Amino acid sequence: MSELKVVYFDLRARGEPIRLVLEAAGKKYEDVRLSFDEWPAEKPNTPYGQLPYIVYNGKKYGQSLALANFVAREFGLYGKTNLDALRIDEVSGLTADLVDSVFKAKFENDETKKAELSQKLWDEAVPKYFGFFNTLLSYNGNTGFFVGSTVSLADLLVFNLLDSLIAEKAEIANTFSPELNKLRSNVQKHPFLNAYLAKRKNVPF
Ligand SMILES: N[C@@H](CCC(=O)N[C@@H](CS)C(=O)NCC(=O)O)C(=O)O
Repeated sequence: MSELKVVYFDLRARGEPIRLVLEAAGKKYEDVRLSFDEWPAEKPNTPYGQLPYIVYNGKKYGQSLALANFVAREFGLYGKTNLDALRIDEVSGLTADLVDSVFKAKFENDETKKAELSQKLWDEAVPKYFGFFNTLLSYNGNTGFFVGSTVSLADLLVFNLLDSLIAEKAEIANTFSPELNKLRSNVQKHPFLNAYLAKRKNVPF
C-alpha cells in the first residue's frame, strides 16, 4: 500500500490545494502540520528548504504547484483530455498570480507600500482575475466547473483562492459572480469535500 504524507504549516495557503485534491479523490493520507516552533529544526529535512512537501512511497517531493498537479493527475482530477489539462494549467497559472499578489500585500512591512499593493490588489487585480475566471467558466457552459462536469484541480485552486480572499476581506464575497458562487457550491456539495469541509480546522489563511 502506498504511503502518502502531506507536510505543511497549520494553514490552508499553499498546502490546501493538495489536501483538497486528495480529499476529493477519497485518498488516505497523513496530514502533517508543523508549528512555527518546529519549523527551524525541520527546514533542513525538506527537499528545498520550504513547505509544503509530500512523502510518496518513501520519497520526498516539493513545490506546491507540482505537488497539486501530481496528485490531481495521479487520482483523476486533471480532466479527461490534453485540452482539459491545458485549461486547468491556465487556471492554475492565473490563480498563482493572484495568490502571489495577496501574499505580497499581506506580508509587506512598509505601510505605504502595503497600502499601494492592497489597493492594486482589491481595485484592479481581483476584478480582472474574476473576469478571467468568469469567462473561462462560461466556456464550459456556466456549469460551475472549469472542465467537464465534475470537480477538477482548477475548481479546487479557485475555491481555495476565494477562501483566501474572504479571509483577507470578508465583503469580497458580495462581489462573486453567480458563476463563481456556483463553483463554490459545486465544491461544497461534493460528498467527500462536504465531509472534509465540515470537519476542517479553522485556520487564519
Ligand atoms: N514555490 C514554493 C514556495 C514555497 C513557500 O514559499 N513556502 C513557504 C510557506 S507558504 C515557506 O516554506 N516558508 C518558510 C521558509 O521559507 O522558511 C512552493 O510553491 O512550494
